[in-house]
Amino acid sequence: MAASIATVSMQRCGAACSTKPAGQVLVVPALRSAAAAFRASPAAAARRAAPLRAVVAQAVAAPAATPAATSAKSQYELQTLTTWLLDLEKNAVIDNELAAVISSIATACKQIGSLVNRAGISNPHGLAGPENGAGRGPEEAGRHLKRGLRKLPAQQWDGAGSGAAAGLGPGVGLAACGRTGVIASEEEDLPVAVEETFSGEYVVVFDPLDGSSNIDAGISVGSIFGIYEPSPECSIEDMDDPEEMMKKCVLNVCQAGNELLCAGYTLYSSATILVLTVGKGVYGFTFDPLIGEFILSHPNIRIPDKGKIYSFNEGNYQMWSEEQKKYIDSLKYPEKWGGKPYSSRYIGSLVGDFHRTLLYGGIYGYPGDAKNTNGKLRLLYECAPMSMIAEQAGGKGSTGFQRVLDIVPEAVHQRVPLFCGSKWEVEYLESVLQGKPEPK
Ligand SMILES: O=C(COP(=O)(O)O)[C@@H](O)[C@H](O)[C@H](O)COP(=O)(O)O
Repeated sequence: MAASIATVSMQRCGAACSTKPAGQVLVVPALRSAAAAFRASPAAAARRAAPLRAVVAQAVAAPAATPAATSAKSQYELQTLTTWLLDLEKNAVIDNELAAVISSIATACKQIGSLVNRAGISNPHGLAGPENGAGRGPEEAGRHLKRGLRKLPAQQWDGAGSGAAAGLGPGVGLAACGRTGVIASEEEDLPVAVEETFSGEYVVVFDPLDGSSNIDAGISVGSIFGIYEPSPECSIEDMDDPEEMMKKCVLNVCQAGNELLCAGYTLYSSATILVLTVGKGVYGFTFDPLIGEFILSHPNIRIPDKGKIYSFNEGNYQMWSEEQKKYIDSLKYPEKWGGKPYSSRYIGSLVGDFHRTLLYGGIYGYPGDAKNTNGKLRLLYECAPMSMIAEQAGGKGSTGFQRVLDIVPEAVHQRVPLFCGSKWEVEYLESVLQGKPEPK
């Protein structure tokens, strides 16, 4: 972390030191042409010089900023993810172990973002892959995340990101935090225990590349993650029996969302945006490729209480329950909503649909239907992290009948219906599904 702060400081100094005082650049050529004009016609030149004198006076009093000077100034006011995490540590909101895990995930997301941005160039078949719909995108993204969370022994290290060149010794990954005990990915059948850790045994769950079927069309995709403390009765240290160890890993992972220490996602879109919560509000950081840092761009995000956008896959309408159909139908009657019905927006990429809902308000939903009674989204990797973020921003995350964060998973890939977004909108949906009066 210290290294990245030093890098930013040097860039700031570089920009500021190479900038000439702006006034000279603007005013000197103008003075020259004024002097030439005075020589040709002193009276007319004096009249024309009046506004010029004002310009000169202004420039001397406060030199106008060149673009370089402006960016040097605004960089001093920026907060990076690194400094934000350091502030949280200083104020005892999180400890440095958790900060290290978050920082490693952020680094992996930078790598995934670059993979997504280059998808059409570096891989002619696209990240969705020629083999199957799921493709190699999620696999590669998952590899970056796992690499960031583990500390692999030298012989297992594949060289990428190795710290050997930086004098840290072989096998020490620059981005590898080594604070993780158990990792569970949406792309893998079972959670895995991490062979070696420096310290800390955090349990990290993630969906490495959600919405990956959209990649080849250049549509937004994202990574979603959650961080838990290990379950107290499930230590996996010094366990020789692999079967027993696997059971303990599963128990460590199957924790209710209300136990999450941190939840977040990274959206890979027109910008790469990391949104996260450690239980004290929701913060968004936009990746600045010029300095390679996530910059705090959305402090303390609050989801509007109401919003006129719904985001559902209405192609499933015929398979929905009567109550679910009634709810969606009700959004389309202009007279019920003051003359204008709700707008429908659906990307089919949870992170993009959720991010829009978080910023603009409204509701995102993936209900159960006749074919998939619990919907399509996974509790651990999608519904719980998104619900924590929604709640921390003042919204809600519900199955329609239950708070998502209260559900203790019974299986690592359990699915639940998800409705999340603005508080009033989720409560209105619950009222229709449960046959109760509308919220106030
Ligand atoms: O699961 C998702 C995408 O799946 P994918 O990674 O593309 O296989 C979510 O991001 C979507 O929001 C949603 O589940 C899409 O489901 P459909 O609308 O395609 O059924």
